[in-house]
Amino acid sequence: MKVRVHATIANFGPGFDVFGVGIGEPYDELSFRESDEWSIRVEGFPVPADETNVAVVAARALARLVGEDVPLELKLRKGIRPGSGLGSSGASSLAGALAMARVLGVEDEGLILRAAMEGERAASGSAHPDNVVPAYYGDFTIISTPLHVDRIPVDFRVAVVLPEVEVPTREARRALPGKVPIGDAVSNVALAASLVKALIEGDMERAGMFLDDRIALPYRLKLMPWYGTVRRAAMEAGAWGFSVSGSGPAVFALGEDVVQIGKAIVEAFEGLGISAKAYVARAGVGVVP
Ligand SMILES: Nc1ncnc2c1ncn2[C@@H]1O[C@H](COP(=O)(O)OP(=O)(O)OP(=O)(O)O)[C@@H](O)[C@H]1O
Ligand SMILES: N[C@@H](CCO)C(=O)O
Repeated sequence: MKVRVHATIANFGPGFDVFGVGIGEPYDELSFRESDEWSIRVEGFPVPADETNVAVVAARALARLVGEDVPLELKLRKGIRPGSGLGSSGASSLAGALAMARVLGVEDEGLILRAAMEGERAASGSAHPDNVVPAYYGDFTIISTPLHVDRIPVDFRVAVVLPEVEVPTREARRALPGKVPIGDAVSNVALAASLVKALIEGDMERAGMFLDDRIALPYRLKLMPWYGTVRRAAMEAGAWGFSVSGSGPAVFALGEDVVQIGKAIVEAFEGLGISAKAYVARAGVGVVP
């Protein structure tokens, strides 16, 4: 048996730890079957092939939540680069939780998502839900605590560019301040509210106007010194809006011609001596059909 879990764009501009959306590529694939003992093999991008792999962590977490202990033999095709900002650890975590759910016949979405978030905690030190939840539903998701999910079905194309540099989520979270100025918090509320309205109306050009963020990104720019140059290139190529995906370094842009915008972003990275790969991804893709 096999599950496929796609990448996600978390934060989506002003929605730090709250907004996210599933995108069609890249993705992880996890093959699984019951066994006498735990094992995992990994192909593709290198991640630990042992019990610290977040797919194993999340699968075990689900078994524990329902009071079972069934070892699995797992094979992970790791298609989402770790440290990418594309929800790499979230995708593997959700895949592990889903594999165990299929084996044990668990259908409770809340339990599956809780187990997947344990994988996120193991990877980044924080059980943030804004990768695993959109990876599951695909939709644009709005998450409040304790876990409550609002979903906006979306279907749009987005330019996603992944540069050959790493920004570990753990480090990007350490860069955040304990408090933010009230004016910045107010700006983010306004941006987030207007973004949600534009998404509900399906007006992506307008959505692009509200992708700024005043509460997380400014503090992380020291980890992404190329940000201004790359953003300028995207906007000059006709982007309606641009931001960092999750904690970076992947970036994304909305626009009419996302192929051209993706090329312009790659060229801007290359101009700085950083190779990069562009994906033209479909937003709105998740595990749930
Ligand atoms: N199956 C796995 N997939 C990805 N990372 C894993 C996996 N198993 C363990 N890890 C570890 O988790 C860390 C990757 O976590 P990190 O949160 O930085 O990456 P990420 O998930 O790509 O980031 P983001 O959530 O911003 O997309 C690495 O140390 C990696 O070795
Ligand atoms: N919301 C998380 C996403 C990590 O991919 C963060 O920005 O740290």
